[in-house]
Amino acid sequence: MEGAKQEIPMIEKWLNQHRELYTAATRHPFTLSIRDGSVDLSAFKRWLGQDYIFVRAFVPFVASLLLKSWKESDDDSDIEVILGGVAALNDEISWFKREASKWNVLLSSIVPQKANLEYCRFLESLMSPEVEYTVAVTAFWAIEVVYQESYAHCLADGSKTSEELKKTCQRWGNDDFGQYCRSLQDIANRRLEKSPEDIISKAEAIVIRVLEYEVEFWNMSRGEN
Ligand SMILES: Cc1ncc(CN)c(N)n1
Repeated sequence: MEGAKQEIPMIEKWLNQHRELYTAATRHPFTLSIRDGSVDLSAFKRWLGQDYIFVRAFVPFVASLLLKSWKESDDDSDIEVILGGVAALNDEISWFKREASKWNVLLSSIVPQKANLEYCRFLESLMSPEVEYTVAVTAFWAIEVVYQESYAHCLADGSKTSEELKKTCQRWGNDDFGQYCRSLQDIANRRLEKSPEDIISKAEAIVIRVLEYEVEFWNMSRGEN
């Protein structure tokens, strides 16, 4: 339409403003080492065990998001997108158990490391009813997209990912998971567009925190903290 102002969606703006941090989370040396075939398998096993603990804590966060969506969303289809995330998590938990037994990782004896505990504590803070749906769904998008982008890159042109790790990368790097992340991004952008300044600032701060926690999580997997 002539003269109509085309606003850049909020998430795209943030991705430009925080490009360096986003790249640190989605092109981390840990996932880059999977992509170039040099990954240290003890680091991979550490990631596997720690991520299983994280994913278990992620389930109640997503449950709290479903509740917020049901109460606060202006669009019925949001809940279906989030429910798709619950289904993916259900598969993920079974996958972690199978994968752990394949790699001889004893899940029952994993002790959560500091970076993981802090990230799980942060997730718990987002479960509070005081955290608005817009803020929580934006956090959810950020958490999911880091894995999507990181693992899709391990499968993209020029990758030397070993056959035994390709399945792991496909779990988050597949096209359906990519589409699901775009749907979450659309929900977040739609909500942010209608939000007052204070909610927008809160959501931006949470996205930054998520990206920082994700970097710490990959660092921990490499045995760096
Ligand atoms: C730390 C972390 N971040 C994100 C995801 C993707 N659900 C995950 N499994 N673990």
